[in-house]
Amino acid sequence: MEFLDLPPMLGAAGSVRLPGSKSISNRVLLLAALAEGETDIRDLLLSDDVERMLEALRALGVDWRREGDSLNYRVCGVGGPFPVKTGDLFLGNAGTAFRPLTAALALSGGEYRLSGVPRMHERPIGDLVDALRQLGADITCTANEGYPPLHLKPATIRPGGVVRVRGDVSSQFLTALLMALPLTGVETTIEVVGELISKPYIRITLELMARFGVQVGQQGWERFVVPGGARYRSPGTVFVEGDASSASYFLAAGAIGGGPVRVEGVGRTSIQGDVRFAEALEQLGARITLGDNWIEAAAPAGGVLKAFDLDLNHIPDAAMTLAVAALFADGPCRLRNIASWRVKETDRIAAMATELRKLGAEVEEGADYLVVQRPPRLQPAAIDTYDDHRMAMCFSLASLGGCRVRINDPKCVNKTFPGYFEAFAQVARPVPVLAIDGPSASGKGTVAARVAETLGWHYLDSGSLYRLVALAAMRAGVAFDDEAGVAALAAGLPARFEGGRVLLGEGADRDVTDEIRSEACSVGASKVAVLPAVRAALLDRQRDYRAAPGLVAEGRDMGSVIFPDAGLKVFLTASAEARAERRHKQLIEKGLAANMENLLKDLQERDARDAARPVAPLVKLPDAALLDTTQRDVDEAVAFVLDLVGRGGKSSG
Ligand SMILES: Nc1ncnc2c1ncn2[C@@H]1O[C@H](COP(=O)(O)OP(=O)(O)O)[C@@H](O)[C@H]1O
Ligand SMILES: Nc1ccn([C@H]2C[C@H](O)[C@@H](COP(=O)(O)OP(=O)(O)O)O2)c(=O)n1
Repeated sequence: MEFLDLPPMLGAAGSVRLPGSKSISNRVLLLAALAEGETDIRDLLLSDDVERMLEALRALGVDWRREGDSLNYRVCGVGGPFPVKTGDLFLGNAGTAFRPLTAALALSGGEYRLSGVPRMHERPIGDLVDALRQLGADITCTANEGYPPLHLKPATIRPGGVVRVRGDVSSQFLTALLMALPLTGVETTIEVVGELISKPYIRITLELMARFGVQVGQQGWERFVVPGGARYRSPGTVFVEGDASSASYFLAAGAIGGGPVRVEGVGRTSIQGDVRFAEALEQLGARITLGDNWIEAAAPAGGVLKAFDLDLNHIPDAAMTLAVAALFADGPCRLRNIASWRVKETDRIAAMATELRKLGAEVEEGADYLVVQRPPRLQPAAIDTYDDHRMAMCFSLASLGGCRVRINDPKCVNKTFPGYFEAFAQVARPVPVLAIDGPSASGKGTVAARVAETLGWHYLDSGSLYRLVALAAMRAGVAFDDEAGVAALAAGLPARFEGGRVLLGEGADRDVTDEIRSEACSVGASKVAVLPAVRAALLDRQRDYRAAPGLVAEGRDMGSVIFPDAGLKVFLTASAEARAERRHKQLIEKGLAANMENLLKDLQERDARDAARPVAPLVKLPDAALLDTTQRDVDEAVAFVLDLVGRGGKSSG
């Protein structure tokens, strides 16, 4: 499966231009298609769900075109029911296309088949089908009663009177009826049965219908009257607001990661209910500022979000973001009245609970609620996304908790926000890594340790891990070429770094600080390092060294394999003779036996093995700054690297 690894983040700040709202895009497309006249739609969302709607409209005889590569579309309305009277429409997992098209087609007097991805066939539509049948529509659920796929046949529609529709499973059923009923030309009253959920989405529907010339009468949230003789008329140009649900991830990033983070495209004047996510964040202590067309969020003055207990029925989609924000709150957080999560792209209550637990949270899951209690420290996790765009986007925020997060199947964001991870990278600041790679005795350890101390960053001497594995193998009597045996040792390596000492195991011989520097360990390290299973076993252990405020990591593959996204990379080298001389001096000073001739030979053999091995060979990367220390002393080398850090990784020449 494809995945995306997000590094631990230091914080988030900056600004993001939001893609168009999915809810508005698909509603406006349908209204423009049914209307008289041409509609210019600006800033339409480009995503899978909108593609499904555009394809369906074209198949139904609606002429539309895109202006070049822009986000501007012109739709030629058909001024009534769809002209094409037969069709077989595939609508993916797009609820905002499936439900309204079902209603509009049921009243269009043709024969249509509507289907989607397997998950779409598990999402209920029975309440809408029941309502349309009251009007005389002939609809068959071809697999399971109450679920897609659907087969619609021509039928005598008996409009007028009262149609009853349930409002407590999905508000999209009411939206679909409201948008389709003007096709009948007869005044019809809709009565909502059960407590209407997600009311703000109905407000979007009514607002957009009004822009297209149809004013719906409203008595509370129980009765809606679609007037007789109503016809949709193009308002000319419609601007699609930025997606307020998509805004939630960035606003939460600002609230968790310091901020401020600004989203552009929604604001005070938005018609989308999810802008009220900002109010929810404010209740968590975040500092929110609103403009007409932007919203900004920053962390609470005290830095930490407050625990919450909120009814989130009015913002079901954005509420998912709060479930992940709960990982950053100062106590247990309760999300209430979210039963509709169970019939979305996936069972979002179950999915959220499962994935939050992977990060170490304690989660209580109810029929319509979640309680989330953060762990003392988030633990790195691979997050499954269940083909649900919002799962992927929400969990990117966990990387602000200082731990690595792997997002499986990241492309599921294409449903509503194809550029999500690029936008996230625009505001989230990874914990910086300075990767220093180079051959033996080039000075990596000396330079890296000094630079780390000066910067106050963490330090990873990756070579010592391979040396420890070699020593553990020798002690356990495992041959250096026994890949599985050595890898098993590497996976459970009982090594610790304490107060400048290197410890292996618990025995009397546990202090191995000097022993791992012996030539036997040097040669052994270079031999076990060629084994792919050994390298794989040490991968996560090395990545876990990346922590705020930064990491200096030295070895052979720091820049190429372990931290390929490091913003600072150095290739440190010196002539083989200079390096052999340094190593000789080093060993003698430590009171260890050394022979210059053997050292040079060993070093050249090791250079060759490290550079020629098929996995993670030592190479000078194109984006690494070259530092040859044959003619430079340690101070000069350290100064060179610090200067590079000061320039943000750009070599001066
Ligand atoms: N630029 C340099 N000039 C002279 N000696 C150096 C230089 N860099 C490192 N040394 C010395 O060389 C020896 C090997 O350096 P070390 O940092 O252990 O290399 P590596 O980690 O690349 O194997 C140490 O004794 C160190 O003090
Ligand atoms: N990131 C790394 C670090 C070290 N190794 C291997 C290659 C080296 O021969 C051994 C020992 O590395 P170390 O950096 O301690 O060796 P030197 O001090 O440079 O001689 O481990 C590696 O394959 N990948």
